[in-house]
Amino acid sequence: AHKFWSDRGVPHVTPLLPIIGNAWLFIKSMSHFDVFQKILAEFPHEPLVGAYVLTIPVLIVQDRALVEHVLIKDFHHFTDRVFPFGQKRPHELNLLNMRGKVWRAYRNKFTPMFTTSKVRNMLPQMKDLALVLLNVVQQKSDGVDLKETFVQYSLDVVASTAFGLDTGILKEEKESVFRRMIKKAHRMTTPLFISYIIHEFLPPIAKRFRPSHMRSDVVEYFSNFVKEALRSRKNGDIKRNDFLQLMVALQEEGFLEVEQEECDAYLNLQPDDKKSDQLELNDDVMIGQALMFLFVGLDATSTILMYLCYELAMNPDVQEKVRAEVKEVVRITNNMDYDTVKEMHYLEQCIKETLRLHTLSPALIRVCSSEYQFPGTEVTIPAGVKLFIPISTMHLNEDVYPEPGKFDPDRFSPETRSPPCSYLPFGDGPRMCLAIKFVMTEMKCVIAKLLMRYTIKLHSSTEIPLKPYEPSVSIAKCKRRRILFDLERLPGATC
Ligand code: HEM
Repeated sequence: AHKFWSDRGVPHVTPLLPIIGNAWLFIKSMSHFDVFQKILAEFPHEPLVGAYVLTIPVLIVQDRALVEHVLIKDFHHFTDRVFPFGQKRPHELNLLNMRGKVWRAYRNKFTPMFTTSKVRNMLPQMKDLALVLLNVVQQKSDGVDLKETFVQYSLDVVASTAFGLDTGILKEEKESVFRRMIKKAHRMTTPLFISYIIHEFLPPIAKRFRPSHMRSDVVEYFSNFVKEALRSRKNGDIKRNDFLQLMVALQEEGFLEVEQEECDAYLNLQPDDKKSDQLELNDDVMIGQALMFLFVGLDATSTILMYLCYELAMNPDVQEKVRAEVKEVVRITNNMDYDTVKEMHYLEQCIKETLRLHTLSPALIRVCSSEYQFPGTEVTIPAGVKLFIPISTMHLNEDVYPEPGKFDPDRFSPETRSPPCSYLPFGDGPRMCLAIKFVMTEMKCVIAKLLMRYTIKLHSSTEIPLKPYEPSVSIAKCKRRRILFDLERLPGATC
Protein backbone atom coordinates (compact mmCIF):
# COMPACT_ATOMS: atom_id res chain seq x y z
CA ALA A 1 0.00 0.00 0.00
CA HIS A 2 2.90 2.35 0.65
CA LYS A 3 4.96 2.07 -2.53
CA PHE A 4 3.84 5.27 -4.19
CA TRP A 5 6.88 7.34 -3.16
CA SER A 6 9.52 4.60 -3.41
CA ASP A 7 8.26 3.83 -6.95
CA ARG A 8 8.91 7.47 -7.83
CA GLY A 9 12.25 7.71 -6.04
CA VAL A 10 11.00 10.36 -3.61
CA PRO A 11 12.53 10.31 -0.11
CA HIS A 12 9.72 9.82 2.36
CA VAL A 13 8.83 9.30 5.98
CA THR A 14 8.68 5.58 6.72
CA PRO A 15 5.06 4.59 7.19
CA LEU A 16 4.61 3.53 10.81
CA LEU A 17 1.83 1.01 10.26
CA PRO A 18 0.51 -0.78 7.16
CA ILE A 19 -2.76 1.09 6.86
CA ILE A 20 -2.29 4.10 9.06
CA GLY A 21 0.81 5.37 7.22
CA ASN A 22 2.03 8.59 8.86
CA ALA A 23 -1.48 9.73 9.75
CA TRP A 24 -0.69 9.17 13.39
CA LEU A 25 1.97 11.87 13.24
CA PHE A 26 -0.64 14.42 12.10
CA ILE A 27 -3.29 13.31 14.58
CA LYS A 28 -1.03 12.80 17.61
CA SER A 29 0.74 16.11 17.39
CA MET A 30 -2.49 17.94 16.52
CA SER A 31 -0.37 20.78 15.25
CA HIS A 32 0.80 20.65 11.67
CA PHE A 33 3.60 23.04 12.57
CA ASP A 34 5.23 20.35 14.77
CA VAL A 35 4.67 17.68 12.12
CA PHE A 36 6.44 19.60 9.38
CA GLN A 37 9.27 20.57 11.76
CA LYS A 38 9.78 16.92 12.70
CA ILE A 39 9.56 15.53 9.18
CA LEU A 40 11.78 18.14 7.60
CA ALA A 41 14.41 17.85 10.34
CA GLU A 42 14.88 14.31 8.99
CA PHE A 43 15.22 15.54 5.38
CA PRO A 44 16.66 19.06 5.65
CA HIS A 45 18.08 19.21 2.11
CA GLU A 46 15.52 17.24 0.10
CA PRO A 47 13.49 19.38 -2.32
CA LEU A 48 10.53 17.00 -2.12
CA VAL A 49 9.54 14.78 0.81
CA GLY A 50 6.72 12.23 0.67
CA ALA A 51 4.49 10.98 3.47
CA TYR A 52 1.35 8.87 3.76
CA VAL A 53 -1.88 9.69 5.50
CA LEU A 54 -3.47 6.26 5.74
CA THR A 55 -2.66 4.98 2.27
CA ILE A 56 -2.93 8.39 0.62
CA PRO A 57 0.36 9.89 -0.55
CA VAL A 58 0.98 13.55 0.30
CA LEU A 59 3.98 15.60 -0.77
CA ILE A 60 5.90 18.31 1.06
CA VAL A 61 7.61 20.78 -1.30
CA GLN A 62 10.37 22.67 0.50
CA ASP A 63 12.68 23.72 -2.34
CA ARG A 64 12.03 27.39 -3.11
CA ALA A 65 12.44 27.03 -6.89
CA LEU A 66 9.90 24.20 -6.95
CA VAL A 67 7.59 26.17 -4.67
CA GLU A 68 7.72 29.00 -7.22
CA HIS A 69 6.69 26.54 -9.95
CA VAL A 70 3.76 25.23 -7.91
CA LEU A 71 2.45 28.62 -6.78
CA ILE A 72 3.19 30.74 -9.83
CA LYS A 73 4.90 29.38 -12.93
CA ASP A 74 2.90 26.15 -13.26
CA PHE A 75 -0.17 27.36 -11.42
CA HIS A 76 -2.48 25.77 -14.01
CA HIS A 77 -1.54 22.36 -12.53
CA PHE A 78 -2.25 23.53 -8.98
CA THR A 79 -5.26 25.83 -9.06
CA ASP A 80 -7.12 24.33 -6.08
CA ARG A 81 -6.74 23.64 -2.38
CA VAL A 82 -9.42 21.05 -1.94
CA PHE A 83 -10.18 17.73 -3.56
CA PRO A 84 -12.54 17.80 -6.53
CA PHE A 85 -15.98 17.36 -5.13
CA GLY A 86 -18.53 20.10 -4.86
CA GLN A 87 -18.90 22.19 -1.73
CA LYS A 88 -22.60 22.52 -1.06
CA ARG A 89 -23.24 24.20 2.30
CA PRO A 90 -23.31 28.00 2.42
CA HIS A 91 -20.23 28.31 4.65
CA GLU A 92 -18.24 26.07 2.29
CA LEU A 93 -19.01 28.12 -0.79
CA ASN A 94 -16.22 30.63 -0.39
CA LEU A 95 -13.12 31.61 -2.31
CA LEU A 96 -10.82 29.50 -0.15
CA ASN A 97 -12.62 26.29 -1.16
CA MET A 98 -13.74 27.15 -4.67
CA ARG A 99 -12.01 25.47 -7.55
CA GLY A 100 -10.94 26.11 -11.11
CA LYS A 101 -13.14 28.24 -13.32
CA VAL A 102 -15.72 28.97 -10.61
CA TRP A 103 -13.01 30.22 -8.27
CA ARG A 104 -11.54 32.39 -11.05
CA ALA A 105 -14.90 33.98 -11.84
CA TYR A 106 -15.49 34.91 -8.18
CA ARG A 107 -11.92 36.01 -7.57
CA ASN A 108 -12.24 38.42 -10.51
CA LYS A 109 -15.43 39.84 -9.04
CA PHE A 110 -14.06 40.27 -5.52
CA THR A 111 -10.57 41.55 -6.31
CA PRO A 112 -11.86 45.13 -6.89
CA MET A 113 -13.08 45.10 -3.26
CA PHE A 114 -9.52 45.53 -2.06
CA THR A 115 -8.04 48.09 -4.44
CA THR A 116 -6.04 51.00 -3.03
CA SER A 117 -8.95 53.40 -3.51
CA LYS A 118 -11.38 51.06 -1.69
CA VAL A 119 -9.00 50.57 1.24
CA ARG A 120 -8.32 54.32 1.29
CA ASN A 121 -12.05 54.88 1.80
CA MET A 122 -12.14 52.34 4.61
CA LEU A 123 -9.41 54.03 6.63
CA PRO A 124 -11.65 56.58 8.39
CA GLN A 125 -13.79 53.72 9.75
CA MET A 126 -10.68 51.83 10.89
CA LYS A 127 -9.39 54.99 12.56
CA ASP A 128 -12.67 55.71 14.37
CA LEU A 129 -12.76 52.15 15.67
CA ALA A 130 -9.12 52.38 16.77
CA LEU A 131 -10.18 55.39 18.89
CA VAL A 132 -13.00 53.34 20.40
CA LEU A 133 -10.43 50.66 21.22
CA LEU A 134 -8.25 53.25 22.98
CA ASN A 135 -11.20 54.33 25.09
CA VAL A 136 -11.97 50.74 26.00
CA VAL A 137 -8.44 49.86 27.13
CA GLN A 138 -8.21 53.15 29.03
CA GLN A 139 -10.75 51.79 31.52
CA LYS A 140 -8.52 48.85 32.38
CA SER A 141 -4.95 49.29 31.29
CA ASP A 142 -3.35 46.70 33.64
CA GLY A 143 -3.47 43.08 32.56
CA VAL A 144 -5.23 43.80 29.25
CA ASP A 145 -6.13 40.81 27.07
CA LEU A 146 -5.13 42.49 23.81
CA LYS A 147 -5.87 39.39 21.74
CA GLU A 148 -9.53 39.56 22.77
CA THR A 149 -9.59 43.33 22.25
CA PHE A 150 -8.13 42.94 18.74
CA VAL A 151 -10.73 40.29 17.86
CA GLN A 152 -13.43 42.79 18.82
CA TYR A 153 -11.72 45.55 16.85
CA SER A 154 -11.32 43.35 13.73
CA LEU A 155 -14.96 42.29 13.92
CA ASP A 156 -16.18 45.87 14.18
CA VAL A 157 -13.91 46.85 11.27
CA VAL A 158 -15.21 44.05 9.03
CA ALA A 159 -18.84 44.72 9.96
CA SER A 160 -18.42 48.40 9.26
CA THR A 161 -16.27 48.29 6.09
CA ALA A 162 -17.84 45.25 4.40
CA PHE A 163 -21.45 45.41 5.59
CA GLY A 164 -21.94 49.02 6.63
CA LEU A 165 -23.09 47.86 10.07
CA ASP A 166 -22.27 49.21 13.50
CA THR A 167 -21.94 46.02 15.55
CA GLY A 168 -20.47 47.96 18.50
CA ILE A 169 -18.69 44.87 19.83
CA LEU A 170 -15.76 46.83 21.25
CA LYS A 171 -18.13 48.94 23.32
CA GLU A 172 -20.47 46.25 24.55
CA GLU A 173 -20.41 45.59 28.28
CA LYS A 174 -22.28 42.31 28.12
CA GLU A 175 -21.38 39.72 25.50
CA SER A 176 -23.90 39.86 22.63
CA VAL A 177 -25.28 36.82 20.82
CA PHE A 178 -23.28 37.90 17.74
CA ARG A 179 -20.02 37.81 19.71
CA ARG A 180 -20.95 34.51 21.37
CA MET A 181 -21.62 32.94 17.99
CA ILE A 182 -18.32 34.20 16.58
CA LYS A 183 -16.56 32.60 19.55
CA LYS A 184 -18.42 29.35 18.96
CA ALA A 185 -17.46 29.43 15.31
CA HIS A 186 -13.77 29.59 16.21
CA ARG A 187 -13.92 26.90 18.90
CA MET A 188 -12.44 23.57 17.83
CA THR A 189 -14.34 20.53 19.07
CA THR A 190 -13.50 16.86 18.60
CA PRO A 191 -16.21 16.27 15.92
CA LEU A 192 -15.02 19.33 14.00
CA PHE A 193 -11.42 18.17 14.22
CA ILE A 194 -12.41 14.73 12.90
CA SER A 195 -14.35 16.42 10.12
CA TYR A 196 -11.26 18.52 9.32
CA ILE A 197 -9.04 15.40 9.10
CA ILE A 198 -11.59 13.66 6.88
CA HIS A 199 -11.82 16.64 4.54
CA GLU A 200 -8.06 17.05 4.38
CA PHE A 201 -6.99 13.48 3.94
CA LEU A 202 -9.88 11.15 3.19
CA PRO A 203 -11.58 12.40 0.04
CA PRO A 204 -13.69 9.27 -0.58
CA ILE A 205 -15.21 9.45 2.92
CA ALA A 206 -15.60 13.24 2.73
CA LYS A 207 -17.31 12.95 -0.63
CA ARG A 208 -19.76 10.37 0.65
CA PHE A 209 -20.64 11.80 4.07
CA ARG A 210 -19.73 15.47 3.68
CA PRO A 211 -19.10 16.17 7.38
CA SER A 212 -19.59 19.84 8.20
CA HIS A 213 -16.73 22.21 9.10
CA MET A 214 -18.99 24.29 11.25
CA ARG A 215 -21.63 23.83 13.94
CA SER A 216 -25.11 23.96 12.48
CA ASP A 217 -26.40 26.57 14.99
CA VAL A 218 -23.52 28.88 14.01
CA VAL A 219 -24.22 28.42 10.29
CA GLU A 220 -27.91 29.11 10.82
CA TYR A 221 -27.31 32.22 12.91
CA PHE A 222 -24.90 33.82 10.45
CA SER A 223 -26.90 32.77 7.39
CA ASN A 224 -29.84 34.69 8.84
CA PHE A 225 -27.59 37.60 9.71
CA VAL A 226 -26.33 37.87 6.12
CA LYS A 227 -29.78 37.35 4.58
CA GLU A 228 -31.14 40.15 6.74
CA ALA A 229 -28.25 42.48 5.85
CA LEU A 230 -28.79 41.75 2.13
CA ARG A 231 -32.55 42.23 2.42
CA SER A 232 -32.35 45.56 4.22
CA ARG A 233 -29.73 46.87 1.80
CA LYS A 234 -31.87 45.85 -1.18
CA ASN A 235 -35.00 47.42 0.29
CA GLY A 236 -33.40 50.48 1.85
CA ASP A 237 -32.38 53.80 0.35
CA ILE A 238 -28.78 53.62 1.50
CA LYS A 239 -26.21 52.70 -1.12
CA ARG A 240 -22.60 52.32 -0.03
CA ASN A 241 -19.47 51.45 -1.87
CA ASP A 242 -18.88 48.25 0.12
CA PHE A 243 -18.87 44.46 -0.13
CA LEU A 244 -22.58 44.14 0.62
CA GLN A 245 -23.40 46.53 -2.22
CA LEU A 246 -21.20 44.49 -4.55
CA MET A 247 -23.15 41.37 -3.58
CA VAL A 248 -26.49 43.10 -4.09
CA ALA A 249 -25.35 44.27 -7.52
CA LEU A 250 -24.14 40.77 -8.42
CA GLN A 251 -27.40 39.22 -7.33
CA GLU A 252 -29.36 41.75 -9.35
CA GLU A 253 -27.45 40.57 -12.42
CA GLY A 254 -28.78 37.11 -11.50
CA PHE A 255 -25.82 35.04 -12.60
CA LEU A 256 -22.08 35.06 -12.92
CA GLU A 257 -20.41 34.45 -16.25
CA VAL A 258 -17.96 31.55 -15.85
CA GLU A 259 -15.36 31.15 -18.53
CA GLN A 260 -13.76 27.84 -19.22
CA GLU A 261 -10.02 27.84 -19.80
CA GLU A 262 -7.91 25.03 -21.16
CA CYS A 263 -6.51 24.21 -17.75
CA ASP A 264 -10.03 23.66 -16.37
CA ALA A 265 -10.68 20.68 -18.64
CA TYR A 266 -10.05 18.21 -15.80
CA LEU A 267 -12.94 19.67 -13.81
CA ASN A 268 -15.46 18.29 -16.27
CA LEU A 269 -14.23 14.79 -15.58
CA GLN A 270 -16.17 14.86 -12.32
CA PRO A 271 -19.88 14.27 -12.95
CA ASP A 272 -20.98 16.66 -10.18
CA ASP A 273 -18.68 19.34 -11.52
CA LYS A 274 -20.42 19.89 -14.81
CA LYS A 275 -21.22 23.56 -14.58
CA SER A 276 -23.02 25.66 -17.08
CA ASP A 277 -21.21 28.75 -18.22
CA GLN A 278 -23.53 30.86 -16.10
CA LEU A 279 -23.47 30.34 -12.39
CA GLU A 280 -26.65 31.09 -10.49
CA LEU A 281 -26.10 33.55 -7.65
CA ASN A 282 -28.46 32.15 -5.07
CA ASP A 283 -28.60 33.09 -1.39
CA ASP A 284 -26.28 30.27 -0.33
CA VAL A 285 -23.47 31.46 -2.59
CA MET A 286 -23.92 35.00 -1.30
CA ILE A 287 -23.92 33.81 2.32
CA GLY A 288 -20.74 31.80 1.69
CA GLN A 289 -18.88 34.86 0.43
CA ALA A 290 -20.15 37.03 3.25
CA LEU A 291 -19.22 34.50 5.93
CA MET A 292 -15.72 34.43 4.49
CA PHE A 293 -15.39 38.05 5.62
CA LEU A 294 -16.52 37.20 9.12
CA PHE A 295 -14.35 34.12 9.56
CA VAL A 296 -11.37 34.06 7.20
CA GLY A 297 -8.64 36.24 8.57
CA LEU A 298 -10.36 37.37 11.77
CA ASP A 299 -8.34 35.14 14.05
CA ALA A 300 -5.20 35.70 11.96
CA THR A 301 -5.45 39.50 12.15
CA SER A 302 -6.01 39.61 15.90
CA THR A 303 -3.35 37.00 16.65
CA ILE A 304 -0.71 38.78 14.58
CA LEU A 305 -1.58 42.09 16.28
CA MET A 306 -1.20 40.41 19.67
CA TYR A 307 2.20 38.91 18.72
CA LEU A 308 3.33 42.25 17.38
CA CYS A 309 2.54 43.83 20.75
CA TYR A 310 4.38 40.98 22.45
CA GLU A 311 7.49 41.58 20.32
CA LEU A 312 7.31 45.35 20.86
CA ALA A 313 7.08 44.78 24.61
CA MET A 314 10.05 42.39 24.49
CA ASN A 315 12.09 44.80 22.35
CA PRO A 316 11.62 48.27 23.87
CA ASP A 317 14.20 49.86 21.56
CA VAL A 318 12.20 48.70 18.51
CA GLN A 319 9.01 49.96 20.13
CA GLU A 320 10.59 53.37 20.68
CA LYS A 321 11.78 53.48 17.05
CA VAL A 322 8.31 52.66 15.69
CA ARG A 323 6.70 55.23 17.97
CA ALA A 324 9.15 57.89 16.82
CA GLU A 325 8.35 57.06 13.18
CA VAL A 326 4.59 57.15 13.76
CA LYS A 327 4.77 60.49 15.59
CA GLU A 328 6.96 61.98 12.89
CA VAL A 329 4.77 61.02 9.92
CA VAL A 330 1.63 62.13 11.76
CA ARG A 331 3.34 65.44 12.68
CA ILE A 332 4.33 66.09 9.05
CA THR A 333 0.92 65.36 7.54
CA ASN A 334 -0.99 66.57 10.61
CA ASN A 335 -3.40 63.74 9.94
CA MET A 336 -3.64 59.98 9.81
CA ASP A 337 -5.04 59.22 6.39
CA TYR A 338 -4.18 56.38 4.03
CA ASP A 339 -1.05 58.09 2.70
CA THR A 340 0.22 58.78 6.21
CA VAL A 341 -0.24 55.14 7.21
CA LYS A 342 1.54 54.08 4.02
CA GLU A 343 4.56 56.13 5.08
CA MET A 344 4.99 54.05 8.27
CA HIS A 345 7.67 51.85 6.74
CA TYR A 346 9.38 50.69 9.92
CA LEU A 347 6.04 49.72 11.44
CA GLU A 348 5.40 47.66 8.29
CA GLN A 349 8.78 45.98 8.71
CA CYS A 350 7.80 45.05 12.28
CA ILE A 351 4.52 43.52 11.07
CA LYS A 352 6.33 41.57 8.35
CA GLU A 353 8.85 40.25 10.87
CA THR A 354 6.00 39.23 13.20
CA LEU A 355 4.32 37.39 10.31
CA ARG A 356 7.60 35.55 9.70
CA LEU A 357 8.43 34.66 13.30
CA HIS A 358 4.86 33.76 14.24
CA THR A 359 3.63 32.35 10.92
CA LEU A 360 0.05 31.29 11.49
CA SER A 361 -0.58 28.81 8.66
CA PRO A 362 1.89 25.96 8.98
CA ALA A 363 1.55 25.24 5.26
CA LEU A 364 -0.03 26.38 2.02
CA ILE A 365 -2.05 23.64 0.41
CA ARG A 366 -2.52 22.77 -3.24
CA VAL A 367 -4.00 19.77 -5.02
CA CYS A 368 -2.39 18.63 -8.27
CA SER A 369 -5.02 18.79 -10.99
CA SER A 370 -3.19 17.13 -13.90
CA GLU A 371 -0.06 14.99 -14.17
CA TYR A 372 3.02 17.03 -13.40
CA GLN A 373 6.76 16.52 -13.61
CA PHE A 374 8.76 18.70 -11.23
CA PRO A 375 11.29 20.63 -13.34
CA GLY A 376 14.89 19.47 -12.96
CA THR A 377 13.81 16.20 -11.32
CA GLU A 378 12.62 12.77 -12.42
CA VAL A 379 9.60 13.02 -10.14
CA THR A 380 6.16 12.91 -11.77
CA ILE A 381 2.93 13.00 -9.77
CA PRO A 382 -0.57 12.21 -11.00
CA ALA A 383 -3.68 14.36 -10.53
CA GLY A 384 -5.10 14.22 -7.03
CA VAL A 385 -1.90 14.35 -4.97
CA LYS A 386 -2.10 16.87 -2.13
CA LEU A 387 0.89 19.19 -1.71
CA PHE A 388 2.04 21.06 1.38
CA ILE A 389 4.35 24.05 1.25
CA PRO A 390 5.62 24.27 4.83
CA ILE A 391 5.86 28.04 5.21
CA SER A 392 6.26 28.11 9.00
CA THR A 393 9.38 25.93 8.68
CA MET A 394 10.65 27.86 5.62
CA HIS A 395 10.37 31.12 7.57
CA LEU A 396 12.85 29.74 10.11
CA ASN A 397 15.45 28.71 7.51
CA GLU A 398 18.85 29.85 8.80
CA ASP A 399 20.28 30.31 5.30
CA VAL A 400 17.71 32.99 4.51
CA TYR A 401 17.09 34.32 8.02
CA PRO A 402 20.25 34.13 10.16
CA GLU A 403 19.39 33.72 13.87
CA PRO A 404 15.83 32.82 12.81
CA GLY A 405 14.41 32.95 16.34
CA LYS A 406 15.40 36.62 16.78
CA PHE A 407 12.87 39.41 16.19
CA ASP A 408 14.72 41.67 13.76
CA PRO A 409 12.57 44.04 11.64
CA ASP A 410 15.68 45.11 9.69
CA ARG A 411 15.43 41.84 7.77
CA PHE A 412 12.72 43.64 5.83
CA SER A 413 14.48 46.97 5.35
CA PRO A 414 14.27 48.36 1.78
CA GLU A 415 17.90 47.39 1.05
CA THR A 416 17.37 43.72 1.93
CA ARG A 417 15.88 41.37 -0.64
CA SER A 418 14.89 37.86 0.27
CA PRO A 419 14.98 35.18 -2.45
CA PRO A 420 11.73 34.48 -4.35
CA CYS A 421 9.26 32.30 -2.47
CA SER A 422 11.20 32.43 0.82
CA TYR A 423 8.61 34.65 2.54
CA LEU A 424 5.01 33.51 2.14
CA PRO A 425 2.81 34.56 5.10
CA PHE A 426 0.04 35.48 2.63
CA GLY A 427 0.87 32.77 0.08
CA ASP A 428 1.79 33.72 -3.48
CA GLY A 429 0.56 33.50 -7.06
CA PRO A 430 -3.02 33.87 -8.27
CA ARG A 431 -4.41 32.29 -5.07
CA MET A 432 -2.57 34.47 -2.60
CA CYS A 433 -4.53 36.21 0.17
CA LEU A 434 -7.07 38.58 -1.30
CA ALA A 435 -6.98 41.08 1.53
CA ILE A 436 -3.30 41.95 2.07
CA LYS A 437 -3.69 45.70 1.52
CA PHE A 438 -6.79 45.81 3.70
CA VAL A 439 -5.29 43.82 6.54
CA MET A 440 -1.91 45.61 6.54
CA THR A 441 -3.67 49.00 6.66
CA GLU A 442 -6.00 47.85 9.42
CA MET A 443 -3.09 46.55 11.51
CA LYS A 444 -0.89 49.61 10.96
CA CYS A 445 -3.74 51.97 11.82
CA VAL A 446 -4.59 50.41 15.19
CA ILE A 447 -0.97 49.86 16.30
CA ALA A 448 -0.03 53.43 15.34
CA LYS A 449 -2.89 54.77 17.47
CA LEU A 450 -1.96 52.51 20.39
CA LEU A 451 1.71 53.53 20.28
CA MET A 452 0.85 57.22 20.20
CA ARG A 453 -0.93 56.89 23.51
CA TYR A 454 0.70 54.00 25.36
CA THR A 455 3.93 52.20 26.15
CA ILE A 456 3.21 48.51 25.69
CA LYS A 457 4.60 46.21 28.38
CA LEU A 458 3.99 42.60 29.29
CA HIS A 459 1.93 41.93 32.39
CA SER A 460 3.81 40.09 35.12
CA SER A 461 1.59 37.00 34.70
CA THR A 462 2.72 36.40 31.11
CA GLU A 463 5.23 33.58 30.83
CA ILE A 464 8.20 34.22 28.58
CA PRO A 465 9.36 33.04 26.14
CA LEU A 466 6.18 32.24 24.29
CA LYS A 467 5.74 29.00 22.46
CA PRO A 468 5.11 29.31 18.72
CA TYR A 469 1.50 29.87 17.77
CA GLU A 470 -0.61 26.76 18.08
CA PRO A 471 -3.09 26.68 15.24
CA SER A 472 -6.74 26.34 16.03
CA VAL A 473 -6.87 22.81 14.58
CA SER A 474 -5.03 21.69 17.67
CA ILE A 475 -7.52 20.20 20.11
CA ALA A 476 -5.03 19.20 22.73
CA LYS A 477 -3.52 22.65 22.85
CA CYS A 478 -6.44 24.83 21.93
CA LYS A 479 -6.71 26.26 25.45
CA ARG A 480 -4.40 29.13 24.60
CA ARG A 481 -2.46 30.65 27.46
CA ARG A 482 -3.61 34.20 27.98
CA ILE A 483 -0.98 36.76 27.17
CA LEU A 484 -1.72 39.91 29.12
CA PHE A 485 -0.29 43.38 28.68
CA ASP A 486 0.13 46.54 30.74
CA LEU A 487 -0.47 49.77 28.88
CA GLU A 488 1.25 52.79 30.42
CA ARG A 489 -0.09 56.11 29.25
CA LEU A 490 2.60 58.32 27.75
CA PRO A 491 2.98 61.76 29.34
CA GLY A 492 1.25 64.39 27.20
CA ALA A 493 -0.46 61.84 24.91
CA THR A 494 -3.54 63.47 23.47
CA CYS A 495 -4.73 61.27 20.59
C1 HEM B 1 -2.96 38.70 9.17
C2 HEM B 1 -4.03 38.31 8.52
C3 HEM B 1 -4.08 37.32 7.39
C4 HEM B 1 -3.16 36.38 7.00
C5 HEM B 1 -1.79 36.09 7.63
C6 HEM B 1 -3.71 35.70 5.84
C7 HEM B 1 -3.07 34.68 5.16
C8 HEM B 1 -3.62 34.00 4.10
C9 HEM B 1 -3.01 32.85 3.45
C10 HEM B 1 -1.67 32.21 3.86
C11 HEM B 1 -3.83 32.46 2.45
C12 HEM B 1 -3.57 31.30 1.49
C13 HEM B 1 -2.76 31.81 0.32
C14 HEM B 1 -2.30 30.73 -0.63
O1 HEM B 1 -2.80 29.60 -0.58
O2 HEM B 1 -1.41 31.03 -1.47
C15 HEM B 1 -4.98 33.35 2.44
C16 HEM B 1 -6.02 33.28 1.54
C17 HEM B 1 -7.12 34.10 1.60
N1 HEM B 1 -7.34 35.14 2.47
FE1 HEM B 1 -6.10 35.80 3.89
N2 HEM B 1 -4.93 36.24 5.54
C18 HEM B 1 -5.21 37.23 6.46
C19 HEM B 1 -6.34 38.02 6.53
C20 HEM B 1 -7.40 37.96 5.65
C21 HEM B 1 -8.60 38.77 5.73
C22 HEM B 1 -8.89 39.81 6.80
C23 HEM B 1 -9.40 38.41 4.71
C24 HEM B 1 -10.74 39.06 4.42
C25 HEM B 1 -11.66 38.63 3.74
C26 HEM B 1 -8.70 37.37 3.95
C27 HEM B 1 -9.17 36.76 2.81
C28 HEM B 1 -8.55 35.70 2.17
C29 HEM B 1 -9.14 34.99 1.04
C30 HEM B 1 -10.48 35.28 0.39
C31 HEM B 1 -8.25 33.98 0.68
C32 HEM B 1 -8.42 32.96 -0.44
C33 HEM B 1 -7.91 33.53 -1.75
C34 HEM B 1 -8.14 32.62 -2.94
O3 HEM B 1 -8.12 31.40 -2.81
O4 HEM B 1 -8.34 33.17 -4.02
N3 HEM B 1 -7.49 37.13 4.56
N4 HEM B 1 -4.82 34.29 3.46
